[in-house]
Amino acid sequence: MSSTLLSTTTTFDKGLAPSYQHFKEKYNLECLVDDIKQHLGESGGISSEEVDEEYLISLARKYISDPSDWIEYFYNDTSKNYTRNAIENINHKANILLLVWNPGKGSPIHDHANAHCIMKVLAGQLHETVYYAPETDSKEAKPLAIKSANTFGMNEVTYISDDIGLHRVHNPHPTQIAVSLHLYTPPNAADYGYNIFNEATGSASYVSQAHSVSKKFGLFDLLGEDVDHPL
Ligand SMILES: N[C@@H](CS(=O)O)C(=O)O
Ligand SMILES: [Fe+2]
Repeated sequence: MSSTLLSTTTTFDKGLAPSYQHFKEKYNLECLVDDIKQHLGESGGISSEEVDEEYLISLARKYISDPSDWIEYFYNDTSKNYTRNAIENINHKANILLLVWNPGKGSPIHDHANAHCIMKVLAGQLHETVYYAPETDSKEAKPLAIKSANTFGMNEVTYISDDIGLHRVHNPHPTQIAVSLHLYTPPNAADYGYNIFNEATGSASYVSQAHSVSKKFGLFDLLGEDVDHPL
C-alpha cells in the first residue's frame, strides 16, 4: 500500500467527509489556477519576460481534465465556430479561458499579440496547423507556408508564441464538440487586439479585441469585434 493511500485511509478513519478526502487528493482546476496565480503574482510579481513558460506548461500537464471542474464555465454558442468562456483574469497578467469548439469548426489563422499561449485539450480532439509568419517587410502577396500540423487528444498540451509562428486550430470531429483550456500571458489579445491572416496572400487584418463571455458570473460581454471566420 502506498503512503498516500495509507494517509487517506487514516484521514477517512478519523471521520472526515469523503469530499474533503477528495479535495486533498486531487489536483483540480482550482489548484491549477492557484498555482498559475502564484507563479505570475496576483499583483506586482514577475514581468512577462520573467514568465517561465516551461513551468506553466508542466502545471497544465499535471491537471487531468474532469468535466465537473469546468462545467460551470461551459457555454456553447452553436451559431459560432467556437465560444471563448472567461475563467479568470489575473490582474492584467494573464487570461485563463475555456474554449468550446463546434464540430468541424475552428479559428482563423492568427498571431498571439506577443504573448505566451498554452492550450490543453479537455475533451475531444483539436488539430493545430502552425504557419511561418510572413516576412514583416514583404509587401508581396505570398501564401503562408505550413511549419507543422498535429492533432491533440484529451489532456495533451501545446504551446505557441509569435516566436514560433501563427496558427489555426480546429475541431476535426464531424459531430462532437471539443473543449480546451487556454492560458494567455500577458493577456495582450484581450487588452490590445491581435491579427488574423489570409492564408493565400499572407496579408494581416487587425482585430481590436478578443472578446469572451462569462456564464459563471452571468456576464455575456459582447464588446469587441466578433471575428468568427469559417475554415
Ligand atoms: N488563440 C485563439 C484560440 S486558438 O486558435 O488557439 C483564441 O484565443 O481565440
Ligand atoms: Fe491561438
